[in-house]
Amino acid sequence: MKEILEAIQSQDATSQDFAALKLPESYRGVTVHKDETEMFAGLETREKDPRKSLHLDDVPLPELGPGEALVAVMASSVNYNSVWTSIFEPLSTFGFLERYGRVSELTKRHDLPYHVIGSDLAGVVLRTGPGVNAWNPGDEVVAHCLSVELESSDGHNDTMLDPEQRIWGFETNFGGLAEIALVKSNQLMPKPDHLSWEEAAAPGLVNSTAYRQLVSRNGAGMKQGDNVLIWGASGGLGSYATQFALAGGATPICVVSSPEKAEICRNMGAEAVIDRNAEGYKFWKDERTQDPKEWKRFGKRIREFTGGEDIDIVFEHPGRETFGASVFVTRKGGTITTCASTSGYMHEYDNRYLWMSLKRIIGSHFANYREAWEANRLIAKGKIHPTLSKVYSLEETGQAAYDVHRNLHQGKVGVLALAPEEGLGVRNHEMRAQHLDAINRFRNI
Ligand SMILES: C/C=C/C(=O)SCCNC(=O)CCNC(=O)[C@H](O)C(C)(C)COP(=O)(O)OP(=O)(O)OC[C@H]1O[C@@H](n2cnc3c(N)ncnc32)[C@H](O)[C@@H]1OP(=O)(O)O
Ligand SMILES: NC(=O)C1=CN([C@@H]2O[C@H](COP(=O)(O)OP(=O)(O)OC[C@H]3O[C@@H](n4cnc5c(N)ncnc54)[C@H](OP(=O)(O)O)[C@@H]3O)[C@@H](O)[C@H]2O)C=CC1
Repeated sequence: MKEILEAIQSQDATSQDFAALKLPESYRGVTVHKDETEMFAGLETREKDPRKSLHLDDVPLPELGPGEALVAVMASSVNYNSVWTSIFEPLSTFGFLERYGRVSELTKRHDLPYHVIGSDLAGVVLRTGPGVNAWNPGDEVVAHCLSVELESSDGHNDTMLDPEQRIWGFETNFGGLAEIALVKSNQLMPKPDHLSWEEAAAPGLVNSTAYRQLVSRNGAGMKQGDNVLIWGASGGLGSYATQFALAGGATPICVVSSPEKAEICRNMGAEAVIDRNAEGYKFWKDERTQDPKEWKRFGKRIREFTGGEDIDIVFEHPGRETFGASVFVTRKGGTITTCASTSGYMHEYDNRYLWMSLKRIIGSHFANYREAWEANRLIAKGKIHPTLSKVYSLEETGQAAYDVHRNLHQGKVGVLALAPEEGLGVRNHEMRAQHLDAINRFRNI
């Protein structure tokens, strides 16, 4: 591993030098263990502690297959899917690995008693498998997390529709929270060269997801002038949705839960910011009963910002807690686009407001190959910026996931893997200087 890191840091090692590097037999990766999936049985979701279930283990290097690449991971980031994995909700991810293991001889490798997790990385290609021509050892890359087989025509127009669609590092093994990761070469994209390793690793999953959900025609197809209601606007997904709204000429109406988070949204350029805590919205009277009066109070508050207009697009992900309000505040013919249900997946809303006002609900999940590429391109061009707030070491990933689980974080939380310190990996200093304030907007808040 030392030689790999030296080659990466030397900056003059050639592709041949990288190809000649001896690969280690094992590497360190953040794992959950199959024999611990019941460790939190009987506990409330909130009480399940990722620090107890996430381990840093030495695991054997997987065999490299056709169309695949082994990547030295310099940095990764924590996503909420890693939180779900660590608390074994809504399902243990070992069921996903077992199912994937049944697909072919090659996929059997993934079905192990441990799961190396993580769905983002920035790093350097070490080896490529047969049939990989576009990428070479030594290439500096990021990886998106869409894993597909594409043997069925169902996914040939939109790769997210492949029946064998999986999220790498969540529904497959050998993820990015590790010193080395195994990916399909189609997941690889050029690392934005004005960013450090940890900055480059931060946007991937959430940026791509927000791009499809909000901008792409497969999602809400946002246009100039749209009023976009963004829940958790300073969080992982929301911090990118806010940037897409602003960059695309729409008006974000940002919802957050503290003055610090409101300030972050204003720093991004948003003018309409609602602190849901300060304004005390209680959409549920009790566990079973919603309060339409509160939906209306929320809608009135939105109208104050918009000069009386209602919402064209709701960027939904909190789920049960907010979905009734989201459907209500959407304008006639508007769209509620949802990719998650953090607060509960059994949603309840008043359907009269949906059908009578011809609203649409769109389900969205990650991004297809092309959308992920386009989202990364916007980062590389400095049109959209990473929202990295805090960086942890691989050993501290449990704490990093705990912070995200408890909503103690801002934007994205990074993790250094092989990178010995923050700030390394920047190749285009001139471009970086142009965007430095925006890149650092979320740091140390
Ligand atoms: C990029 C980052 C993303 C995120 O962070 S997303 C947030 C984290 N992710 C999640 O929380 C999602 C976790 N996943 C799940 O909860 C589950 O993954 C799903 C609920 C999505 C699916 O559950 P499952 O058990 O995998 O699938 P089934 O469809 O419930 O059950 C499969 C069986 O049901 C049969 N079936 C499916 N559709 C139909 C139908 N229309 N009519 C009749 N049967 C159907 C199948 O054939 C199969 O059957 P047979 O078990 O016998 O093989
Ligand atoms: N399907 C897909 O492809 C993807 C799905 N996801 C899912 O989306 C969800 C959010 O992910 P991510 O943005 O990274 O997570 P974060 O925790 O970084 O951000 C979510 C934000 O949502 C807000 N929020 C949380 N709970 C509630 C609630 N009950 N009511 C209102 N607002 C709430 C919080 O902001 P505040 O407190 O400031 O209001 C929080 O910061 C997760 O469930 C994740 O699994 C994520 C990426 C891809």
